[in-house]
Amino acid sequence: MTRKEKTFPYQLYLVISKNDCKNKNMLHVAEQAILGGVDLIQIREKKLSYELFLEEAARLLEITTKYGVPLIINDNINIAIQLDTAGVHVGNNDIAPTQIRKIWNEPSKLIGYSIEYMDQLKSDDCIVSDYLGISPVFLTPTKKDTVTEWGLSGITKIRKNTDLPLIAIGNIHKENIRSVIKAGADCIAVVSAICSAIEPQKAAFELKNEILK
Ligand SMILES: Cc1ncc(COP(=O)(O)OP(=O)(O)O)c(N)n1
Ligand SMILES: Cc1nc(C(=O)O)sc1CCOP(=O)(O)O
Ligand SMILES: [Mg+2]
Repeated sequence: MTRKEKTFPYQLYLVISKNDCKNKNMLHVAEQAILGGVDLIQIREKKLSYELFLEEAARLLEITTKYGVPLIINDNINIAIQLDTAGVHVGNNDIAPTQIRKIWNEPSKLIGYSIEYMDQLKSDDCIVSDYLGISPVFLTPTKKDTVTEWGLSGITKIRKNTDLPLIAIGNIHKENIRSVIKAGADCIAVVSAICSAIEPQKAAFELKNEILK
């Protein structure tokens, strides 16, 4: 399967971890988010051991499978392979997309790749990826080790230089989501706007409605 044969019909992307859900149950938040309109989920656990990450991802996979929502694993290609998830998301400090294609020989699997520098757009890693994360659109307390705050003008600039689906991430919420879509993003990824919401289902529904306006 070539990238051209793959579609990317996802518009609202939840990136989730136990920690980001604070006192709420992560699996419940994920299920509520799906019911509210999230159509792609990434599990991102930066501090768990392999075994605990695997266990948590397996539980989440049961829920995402029930609803037909693809699950993406952050960083850890071995967990993605072991659980046969829909794909993996990596950045500049992780295993490169070209390497992933060599060890995970399943063309249908989705690879997401974070863009922190314009030069990356010319790389083979982009060629083998299925979507690009605009990393970040706005500075966010959820992830502080970022390089370039792209802003809305950055989205437009990246849009002009690639046909790949663009996922905007970083401090996106109900009030600014429309402007991010207008600037050229295909899909919006959020952590806090859903994980920190009192009612995650309602929050997801409102975000999705803004995207579809
Ligand atoms: C959709 C999406 N975009 C960007 C990122 C960031 O990935 P990365 O740069 O590898 O940073 P960490 O998430 O590993 O801290 C992402 N996870 N998802
Ligand atoms: C997981 C992640 N990656 C980012 C990047 O810039 O690559 S920003 C981020 C966290 C986004 O969280 P929130 O929606 O709470 O701002
Ligand atoms: Mg990473």
